[in-house]
Amino acid sequence: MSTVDKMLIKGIRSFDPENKKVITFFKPLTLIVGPNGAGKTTIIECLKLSCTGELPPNARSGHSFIHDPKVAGETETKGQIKLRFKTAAGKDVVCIRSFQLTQKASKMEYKAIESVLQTINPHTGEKVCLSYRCADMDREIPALMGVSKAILENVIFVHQDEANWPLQDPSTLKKKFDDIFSATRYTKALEVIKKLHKDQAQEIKTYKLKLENLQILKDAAYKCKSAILSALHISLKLNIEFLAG
Ligand SMILES: Nc1ncnc2c1ncn2[C@@H]1O[C@H](COP(=O)(O)OP(=O)(O)OP(=O)(O)O)[C@@H](O)[C@H]1O
Repeated sequence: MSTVDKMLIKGIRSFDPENKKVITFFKPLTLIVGPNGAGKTTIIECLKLSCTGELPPNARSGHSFIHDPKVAGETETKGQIKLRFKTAAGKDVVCIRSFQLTQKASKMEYKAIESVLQTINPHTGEKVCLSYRCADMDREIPALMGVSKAILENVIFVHQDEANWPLQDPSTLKKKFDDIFSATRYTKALEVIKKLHKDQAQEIKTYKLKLENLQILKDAAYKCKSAILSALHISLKLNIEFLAG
């Protein structure tokens, strides 16, 4: 089973960009308690973003997720989340995601600047860093954890603003359930099987028609053969009579 061991946060929401905060997760349970605005939701948001690459629903495309440069009295703030977890296979892996929020002349600019996976080479004990495109990393981490992205997003690290998704409209609900149970793959497989079945039924129909045609030709060939044989028979008989007579 995959477990989350530690998380470092800096420069995210109210977390200071200059002072890193490290949260250690205990087994089998960690309770997060604190007054309103202390950062409990931010911790869950960081866990979800680290594992799936998904920003929180209220993050305005990342702009309000990174510590506000105006609050820090700067023109630019850098945010970083480092998550140390054990993969389903028991390997220690660190996932690092870094971001930047810059105050431009008329607007803020949000950028995801780096995503790195760090593993430890079991033979040499050396750290191995693999730099990833965000999209690849978002696929790689759920695979290492042995949990689908849909379950991480909608069940394990579900955001408090989205916790009522089971009460949403039927089509959204169906899509969520399809994602969670990977039903889309089965639906696609069923579609492929149905198409194969249809194609093969069409092929059988064509072969049946060909068989009927061949049967007609075979009957005609037999008829020709017996006509030729009886003609030969008559001509042989006439020849014998002629020779005898
Ligand atoms: N972009 C930002 N820059 C600086 N601070 C921010 C930013 N976005 C949110 N905050 C602050 O971060 C805090 C958010 O905390 P969070 O929602 O994680 O707290 P919480 O412990 O979950 O609170 P609650 O118990 O009310 O749900 C708030 O104090 C908010 O003002």
